[in-house]
Amino acid sequence: MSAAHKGRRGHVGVIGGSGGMPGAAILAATAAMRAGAGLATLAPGDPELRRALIELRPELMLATAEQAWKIPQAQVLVVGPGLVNADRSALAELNRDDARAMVWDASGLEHQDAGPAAGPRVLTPHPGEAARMLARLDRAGSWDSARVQSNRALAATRLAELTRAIVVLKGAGTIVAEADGARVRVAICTTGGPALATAGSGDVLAGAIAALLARGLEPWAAACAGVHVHGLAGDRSPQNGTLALDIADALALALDEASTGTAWPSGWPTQARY
Ligand SMILES: NC(=O)C1=CN([C@@H]2O[C@H](COP(=O)(O)OP(=O)(O)OC[C@H]3O[C@@H](n4cnc5c(N)ncnc54)[C@H](OP(=O)(O)O)[C@@H]3O)[C@@H](O)[C@H]2O)[C@@H](O)CC1
Ligand SMILES: Nc1ncnc2c1ncn2[C@@H]1O[C@H](COP(=O)(O)OP(=O)(O)O)[C@@H](O)[C@H]1O
Repeated sequence: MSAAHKGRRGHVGVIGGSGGMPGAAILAATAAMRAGAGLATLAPGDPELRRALIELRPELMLATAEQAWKIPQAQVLVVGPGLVNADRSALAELNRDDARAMVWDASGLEHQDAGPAAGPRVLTPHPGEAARMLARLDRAGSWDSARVQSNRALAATRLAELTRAIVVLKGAGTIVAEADGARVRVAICTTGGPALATAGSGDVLAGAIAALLARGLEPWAAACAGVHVHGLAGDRSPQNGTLALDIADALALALDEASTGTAWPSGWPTQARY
């Protein structure tokens, strides 16, 4: 009999969901639980929102205002979905000094500098965000989203070199890239399609990758597997009218499907589909 209990399935904290975009953080936290994290904590500042959130998703836990920029009880953080009015120095400190694994997404990416950071980082930019990061960090080239899209593998690898993070460049054929000294790895996702093109779908991906990190996958495997199951969840959903929350809900079965017959997580994911 499995000895799993919620405390052994990992705890994901989500920093974001402020200023009119609470949904982004709720989606990331829900996706983390659907991808198998045992616990998920959010830190919404607004008291009305805290009340509403508990009615909507009683599974989620709430951090106090003092814990908001750190969520110390979590093992892995998602930083950025729906994040506005960020505390810049708190985020810089988090990145520089905190050794926990983290997924940085959306507005959080504006606060990522050239690496290395204190611990494993997975960055999940869409092409617009990747172009903005490259324009800021790459002194050797001028970047815009057309250039990113015209050579996606190069853009992802360059961003990985600059930040020393694993970079997930989203969009059709999502690319995962790592550039660690002389070793460069690039993977291209073969799952996912237009069902994923819906508001908040990227927030769901960030939560899924964080859950796999919290469950003990290495960062590269967590990034590849998270992208794969997120795409699979989209493939198993209606191609029109799917909502981001539907994709989050579909993650649980997608994970079962992707891991069937293997000793998950140690024997999974295979790299066969990348
Ligand atoms: N319910 C909620 O609370 C939700 C909250 N959300 C939160 O909103 C915040 C802002 O995030 P955002 O992505 O909407 O705005 P932004 O970074 O300015 O990007 C737009 C620019 O990028 C480009 N671009 C994008 N995708 C591209 C692609 N595949 N391929 C190519 N280009 C692409 C696009 O270029 P265009 O195609 O228009 O030329 C455009 O210029 C963020 O914190 C997020 O978490 C959302 O998650 C939604 C649900
Ligand atoms: N046509 C498509 N084919 C495959 N994946 C897609 C497609 N359109 C969007 N996606 C995926 O949907 C997600 C959208 O994320 P993002 O652009 O951050 O949106 P949001 O900010 O609304 O969450 C990414 O994982 C992206 O790869």
